Order: sequence, then structure tokens, then C-alpha cells
Amino acid sequence: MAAPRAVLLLSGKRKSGKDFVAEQLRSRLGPAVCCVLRLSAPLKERYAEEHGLDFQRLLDASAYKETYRQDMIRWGEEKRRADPGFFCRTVVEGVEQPVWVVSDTRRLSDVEWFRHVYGDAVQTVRVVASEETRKRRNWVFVAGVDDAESECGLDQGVAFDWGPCLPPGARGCCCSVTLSCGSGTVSCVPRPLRAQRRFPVCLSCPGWGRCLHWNKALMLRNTRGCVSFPGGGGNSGHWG
Ligand SMILES: Nc1ncnc2c1ncn2[C@@H]1O[C@H](COP(=O)(O)OP(=O)(O)OP(=O)(O)O)[C@@H](O)[C@H]1O
Ligand SMILES: C[C@@](O)(CCOP(=O)(O)O)CC(=O)O
Repeated sequence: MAAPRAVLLLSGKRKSGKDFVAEQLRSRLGPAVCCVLRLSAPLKERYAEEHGLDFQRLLDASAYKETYRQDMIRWGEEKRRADPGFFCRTVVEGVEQPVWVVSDTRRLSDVEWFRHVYGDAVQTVRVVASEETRKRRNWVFVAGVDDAESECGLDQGVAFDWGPCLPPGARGCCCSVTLSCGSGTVSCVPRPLRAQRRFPVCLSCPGWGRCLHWNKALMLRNTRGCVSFPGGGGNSGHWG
């Protein structure tokens, strides 16, 4: 297995759009370059086996999944206590693409595992949507889930490499990476602001599809430098 060029650890609250963002990245970069890894996939598979449930139905954004969420959390935490790297090691097995997007990073132990194994290739990305938007996506506060480690484990303790969007019009905002311009725009802005002035890929509203550079490469730049990798458009040029 080749070492990845970039490992993007997406985290955020339920219905903030983590899976949506991950799929956007994968479809823009193409499946040969980018794969989406879900730490919850092996968890759900094993949980479904042990409990006689439908694994496929646990994978989508369904009410079925929500019925079992709390018990899956309890079950997964038991497994992690025994072996904190268990789900992380399982999802990376046999992955060949250079760019990995982990769409459901929830715990410090997951971030620490990836940083320990993949070092500077790791970028942490916080996906944010307002409560109002999340409610429109059928999010309802559930005690024991939304106030527990599964949802709050990364509220502190990580300085995200990529954070939520600035208000429109704020200085530097035109250089944000806006992943969607639909309801509840999810954006990632490199920090600090001064880094944005040199950010060569403008993907801001009204749509990242307009970015002329997109097909050339995707580049993420921040204070620690930058990672770049070929885009899906057939041009393998790199910046940086
Ligand atoms: N920016 C967006 N624009 C339009 N629809 C979106 C956007 N982001 C997410 N959605 C929709 O909102 C719903 C929830 O999004 P998604 O499943 O990506 O959230 P999530 O953070 O992965 O949630 P969970 O933690 O429950 O898995 C999906 O139906 C998705 O298509
Ligand atoms: C059980 C759990 O993995 C469910 C995650 O489901 P999803 O990422 O919201 O599709 C959450 C957790 O591990 O705390």
C-alpha cells in the first residue's frame, strides 16, 4: 500500500454535511485519485452482523440508522477501549488512491492515530452548518448522542487546519474553498487569513465549478505549507 499524499480528516456535527462534502471532493478529484473512508463502516458492518440488522440501511442518512445510533455508539466505544486504532486500521487496508477523505472523524483518538501514522499528510477539516440548516436536514437533538463524545469529542483539542467560512464579504473570503452553494453552504477557509492571499484556487460563490484552475490540481494551503495533488481533469500539473 502506497503512503497517501493527503489525508483529510472531516469532522462536524450530525447533518452538517460531512458525507456530502466528502462525495463532492471525490467526484471532483475522481475515484482514481480520491477515496472516501468511513470509520463507521466497519463499525456498522460488525454491529449489524452481531445484532442481525441490515448493514446497507445503516449506511445512508436514514431514520433506520438513527434508531440504532445510540447503541452503536456504546458498542463502538467498547471496541475502541480495547483497541483505539481498530476502526482506523481497518478502513485504510488496501487503499491505493493518493488522497483519502475520512468523512466521519469523531474522536481525538482517531485524529491522533492518523497523525501518528501519516504525519504531515494529515489535514483536519471542520464541516459546519447552522442548527437551522441541520434541522432542515432532519436533525433533532438527542440527549446521550448530541451531548456525548460521538458528537462533541472534537469540539475542543484540535486546531483545525480548515475551518468554517467567514461571513460573506469578509477580507479574504473570496479565496475560501466553498464546497457547495446550495442551502447551508459548507465552506472551508484556510487559516490564518494572510495565507489566503496566496491561495491560487478561488472556488468561492457562485460555484466552485467556475474555477479555471480546478482541473489542474487541488491545493490546500495553510501556515504549515501546502499539499497539492492532481485534479480529475486530465492535467497533472502541480503547484507549490
Ligand atoms: N451543502 C449542502 N447542500 C445541500 N444539501 C446538503 C449539503 N450538505 C448536506 N446536505 C444534505 O443534508 C443531508 C445530511 O448530510 P450528510 O449526510 O452529508 O451529513 P453528515 O454530517 O454526514 O451527517 P451524519 O453525521 O448524520 O452522517 C443529506 O441528505 C445531504 O445530501
Ligand atoms: C456509531 C457511529 O459510528 C455512527 C456514525 O454514523 P454516521 O457517520 O452518522 O453515518 C457514531 C460513533 O462512532 O460515535
